[in-house]
Amino acid sequence: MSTQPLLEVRDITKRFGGVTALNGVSMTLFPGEVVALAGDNGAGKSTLIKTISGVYHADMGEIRLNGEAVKFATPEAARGHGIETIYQDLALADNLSIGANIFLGREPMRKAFGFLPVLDRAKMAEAAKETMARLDFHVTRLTAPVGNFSGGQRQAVAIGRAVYWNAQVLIMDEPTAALGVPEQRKVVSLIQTLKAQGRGIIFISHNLQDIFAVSDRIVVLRRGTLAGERKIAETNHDEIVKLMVGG
Ligand SMILES: Nc1ncnc2c1ncn2[C@@H]1O[C@H](COP(=O)(O)OP(=O)(O)OP(=O)(O)O)[C@@H](O)[C@H]1O
Repeated sequence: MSTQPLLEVRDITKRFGGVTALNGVSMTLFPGEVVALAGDNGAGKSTLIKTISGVYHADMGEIRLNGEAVKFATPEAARGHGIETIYQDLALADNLSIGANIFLGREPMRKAFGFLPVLDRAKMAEAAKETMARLDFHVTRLTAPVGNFSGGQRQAVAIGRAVYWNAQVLIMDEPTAALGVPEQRKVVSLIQTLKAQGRGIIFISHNLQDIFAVSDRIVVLRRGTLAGERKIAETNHDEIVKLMVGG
């Protein structure tokens, strides 16, 4: 594994009025690494991922990407630097195809009759085919609206969009929640594919089984502070639960 972290979060503090949601939290993420974020409700997991991805701005602390200090004014700025976040709602347009979802808001155009700008549907379809193949994810109906897909397939489309736009850091909020067991396995396998491609993955999960199946490390937050950090190979469920609840 590389010695330079892809992402470094140093001493981040974030307050909302009188509430300190994060208090001096630090973590690192290496290329090809999967780090799980765990913690009870209100521990600060969402605030941390939103601070990394430009939704919130830290009151104190620093974020470094490939060794350089970065400050993202907006989620778009974070995306421009290869940090893509996939929230639980997946932000897909159900009535559109995979290709159209990949390009949502950034549609490719071509000129018909040499001058008339029209949607480049061929490029969108080709991108959909290539991207899903890169994820080793086979969908038979590339042109079907994604609203017809299963939960796991929809998750794959959201991941595909991030991959198409060259995400180096993928942040996923509960990617396996609300999925049946076979679908959870597919998502776990997708995460393994992303890892093998050298991307860094941070994911929030309440499911310790999934965390242990897919992560290299686990970062546990408790009431806005770092309760502990463990390599998955050197810990177990009991220890993680104790870190989560404290005492
Ligand atoms: N926009 C906000 N305004 C005020 N307080 C907030 C805001 N967002 C989060 N908080 C507070 O910050 C703390 C951390 O919340 P956060 O949502 O980050 O926790 P979490 O670990 O993601 O919890 P959950 O598992 O329930 O999603 C909580 O006390 C929460 O009430």
